[in-house]
Amino acid sequence: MKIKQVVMRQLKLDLLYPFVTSFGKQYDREFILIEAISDEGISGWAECVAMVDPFYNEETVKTSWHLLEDFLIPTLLQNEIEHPDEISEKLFSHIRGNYMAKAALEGAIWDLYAKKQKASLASLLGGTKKKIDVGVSIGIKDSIDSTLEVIQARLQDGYKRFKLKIKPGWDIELIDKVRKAYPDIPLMADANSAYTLEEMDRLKALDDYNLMMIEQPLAYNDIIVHAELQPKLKTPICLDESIHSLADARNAIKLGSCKIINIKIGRVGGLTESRKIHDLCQEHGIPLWCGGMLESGIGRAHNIAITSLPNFTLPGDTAASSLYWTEDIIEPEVTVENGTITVPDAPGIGYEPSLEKIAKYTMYTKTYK
Ligand SMILES: O=C(O)CCC(=O)c1ccccc1C(=O)O
Ligand SMILES: [Mg+2]
Repeated sequence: MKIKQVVMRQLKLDLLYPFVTSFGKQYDREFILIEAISDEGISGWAECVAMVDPFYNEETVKTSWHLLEDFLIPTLLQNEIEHPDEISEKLFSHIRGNYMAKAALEGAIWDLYAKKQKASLASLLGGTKKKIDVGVSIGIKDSIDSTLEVIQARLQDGYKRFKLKIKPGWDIELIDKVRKAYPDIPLMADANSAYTLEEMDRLKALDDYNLMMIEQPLAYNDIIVHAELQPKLKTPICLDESIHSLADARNAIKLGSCKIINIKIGRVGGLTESRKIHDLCQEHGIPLWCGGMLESGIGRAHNIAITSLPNFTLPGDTAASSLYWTEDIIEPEVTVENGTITVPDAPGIGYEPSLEKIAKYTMYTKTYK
């Protein structure tokens, strides 16, 4: 497979509602869209999930652009590959870190490869599910009452799992009131590393509410502290920020740092690495779900494809396009019915990027040959 050219576009989409986490408030989503074009003129698409600020992880839109422009795209253009697995295993293996930048280019090649094979991306990755279960991630709100209103609306939409962002002070009372209002809903909390072991009392208090899991309570870069915490809680710990690779997943499982893992394709360097983590977790009885990074439809489509693998047994964060954007940049948009998304079987990502809508939200474009 020979790549003739790569187009990088920087887009900005306004969020319908600001998204607040323990690390900040976000009003819009700036991101890099990658289009890789083969010598026969087929386009593969993916998006880079790095944010403008280095608050979720260390990568940013600008660091990703730099890595893509100066290292990753030139390496890809100079080498011919037979299969997308070679990208992480050979082409990019000498470049450290920068997983979101690597995953973006690899993802575009996976879509292109699948389109060439006239197969869906989901099927080529080993996906078996025709429909995937989805949940929602609910940011920090001004009041508990407004959180309850959002839960009620999403419950009516059919979502299958409710994730609330928490931080010290926006935690025990919130979970208590939500549990009293909804004793049986599948409920979980995501701390985005807002706690330390000093706050054990708060974490212990959350242990009494039958949460499905608590996501990344402690430091983003410390699986040892999570291994200390997990045996002290009944609630399963799910790691997000701490897992960047197959090796990280293996270490976390060995140490007992978590009982569940959230896979984000960008955070682990791509679809090939995601599939390897999937297989390892399946062998060890560690359930998975697919996390979200406020993606446009293109990233959302990649998430749907990986979620079709059998060990993604828990509902993920890939909600409908209409919860994020006034209009999405793919056709059709991602829709949720009875809490499920139907995995498309059209070639590649299975949704058509709308060139017209993409142009409308593009701030900057550059082509590499
Ligand atoms: O709806 C989504 O895309 C997931 C939202 C979400 O929880 C999130 C959004 C941005 C950065 C980190 C996270 C997270 O899962 O920790
Ligand atoms: Mg998270």
